[in-house]
Amino acid sequence: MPTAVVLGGGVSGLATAFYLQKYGASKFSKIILLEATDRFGGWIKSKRHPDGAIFECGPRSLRPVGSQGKNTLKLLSELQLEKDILPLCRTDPAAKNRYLFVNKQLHALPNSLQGLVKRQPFMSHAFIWTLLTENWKTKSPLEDESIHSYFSRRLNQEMADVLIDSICRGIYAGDCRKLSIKSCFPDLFNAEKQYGSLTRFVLLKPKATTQVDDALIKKCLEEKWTSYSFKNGMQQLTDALTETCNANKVDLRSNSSVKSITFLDNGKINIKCDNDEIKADAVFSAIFSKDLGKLLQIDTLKNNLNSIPAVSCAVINLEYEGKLLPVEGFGHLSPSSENGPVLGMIYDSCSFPQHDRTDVTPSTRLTVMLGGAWSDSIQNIGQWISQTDLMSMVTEAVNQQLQIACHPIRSQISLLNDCIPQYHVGHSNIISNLNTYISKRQLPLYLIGSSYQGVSVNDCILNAKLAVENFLLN
Ligand SMILES: Cc1cc2nc3c(=O)[nH]c(=O)nc-3n(C[C@H](O)[C@H](O)[C@H](O)COP(=O)(O)OP(=O)(O)OC[C@H]3O[C@@H](n4cnc5c(N)ncnc54)[C@H](O)[C@@H]3O)c2cc1C
Ligand SMILES: C=Cc1c2[nH]c(c1C)Cc1[nH]c(c(CCC(=O)O)c1C)Cc1[nH]c(c(C)c1CCC(=O)O)Cc1[nH]c(c(C)c1C=C)C2
Repeated sequence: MPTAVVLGGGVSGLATAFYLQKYGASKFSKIILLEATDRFGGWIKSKRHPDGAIFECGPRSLRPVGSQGKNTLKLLSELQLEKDILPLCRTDPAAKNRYLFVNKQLHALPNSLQGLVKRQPFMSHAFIWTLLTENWKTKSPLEDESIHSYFSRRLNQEMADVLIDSICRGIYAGDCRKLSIKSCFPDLFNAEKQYGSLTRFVLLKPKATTQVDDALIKKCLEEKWTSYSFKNGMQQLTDALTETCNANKVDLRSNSSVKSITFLDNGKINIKCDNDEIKADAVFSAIFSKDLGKLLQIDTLKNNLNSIPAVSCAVINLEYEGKLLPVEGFGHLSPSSENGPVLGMIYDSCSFPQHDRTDVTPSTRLTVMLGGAWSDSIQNIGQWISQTDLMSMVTEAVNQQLQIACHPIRSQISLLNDCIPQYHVGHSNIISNLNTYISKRQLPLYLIGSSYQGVSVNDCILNAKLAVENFLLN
């Protein structure tokens, strides 16, 4: 009676279970998903208040771009979520406008040719000048380098210090001086290797022919979506996956923390949980790499899994009485040179006003994100700073950065430990060591989740699908 076990009930684990029941049901008589906590969804968590307001504790939007983005749209069609999508289209202010908080001031990032030609007050040259000279920069022979080093070479150090530094904080909550260009932005790394410059890559790369075999992808292209959420927030996606898996007899077990995994000589795998022991034929691990490292006894796997770090963040949702945002846009980021604890702020009410409370006067929802590569552990924040002091620090930052001086009417603090894995320079070697060990010994172990090949929700879903396809091919 072949059994597949999925470790972890975040979006990666749920998507794996979904694809296993969809494509692999004939290979397994049992598909079990083990989740340590009492809920499914992992970092995806949307808190809905009785008055309709939604606070996102983790991710708040998805991008419909690239093969990953298209794959998620297909999944949404399969889950019949089309009608619940809240798209942001190219001309919406929240899609067009992003800001940097630099030198104690908010600055709009250029979003037009005019903006590229005009010199920004926080840069010594207009963006267009840097972009035009990029084509003549020499190509690097390095096998990998930091994102900061790559952009210092290809653009200039100032761009790397301010713009690229901020973007890396807004995706990885990470330090671009440590993050790997090869693993974090593989398309840009390959573009230089293949075309010699980013300019030539943009001008010469063959135009991707999008195969539009899905009505939702067609709609997204026609309406020019740039990102989207759902009527009930991001958790609607993981709730729909959970429901579909339940309806298709996947055995979803919450409060089931896995304690050890042993590969037996007969090809089976012994999985010990709190109060249970399971014999499995294949294991799909969708938990953080270090958490998997703790469960295994094989040193090569343990050492490589343990060498992928992650950073912690504090996410503070705030709601204010009235419409108070001084600008319209997605939000702003601060470069690490600002030296403050704030990574950035998201103007939730501007992106998704549908998530504002509905039954009373207008309000403004904001999210402040803190920590990342600049704090050892957010749990330590809980030790050295009280929640009251943390709130004072955050409301002070909102006052300084957005001139919102009044007190929030509602707030929520989420301390997310080890929530974003960091792909440091050399990450690709770790991945290759893990893959080589697993394939040489033909271990029935599949590594998915945000620790390996992409941290976005789209990456997590596509990697889950590829792992299931890979398993079915063998
Ligand atoms: C603040 C924040 C903002 C983000 N914003 C965006 C965004 O806007 N867009 C975007 O695309 N992405 C965003 N991301 C990234 C994205 O949310 C995550 O990378 C993704 O949700 C990770 O999903 P996962 O299933 O791989 O891991 P997780 O969500 O970490 O799920 C792993 C699960 O495994 C369980 N588990 C752990 N150990 C065990 C064990 N021993 N036994 C059983 N279960 C175990 C955990 O309890 C957890 O539920 C954001 C992330 C954060 C933290
Ligand atoms: C703690 C700070 C974080 C903020 N967002 C994330 C973290 C860790 C995580 C995150 N944000 C995005 C992605 C997905 C990337 C993808 O490939 O789809 C992830 C994992 C989207 C995103 N958000 C911002 C940017 C520049 C991006 C990249 C793609 C895009 O241009 O849409 C901006 C942004 N993120 C944060 C803030 C405060 C912010 C402000 C403008 C927080």
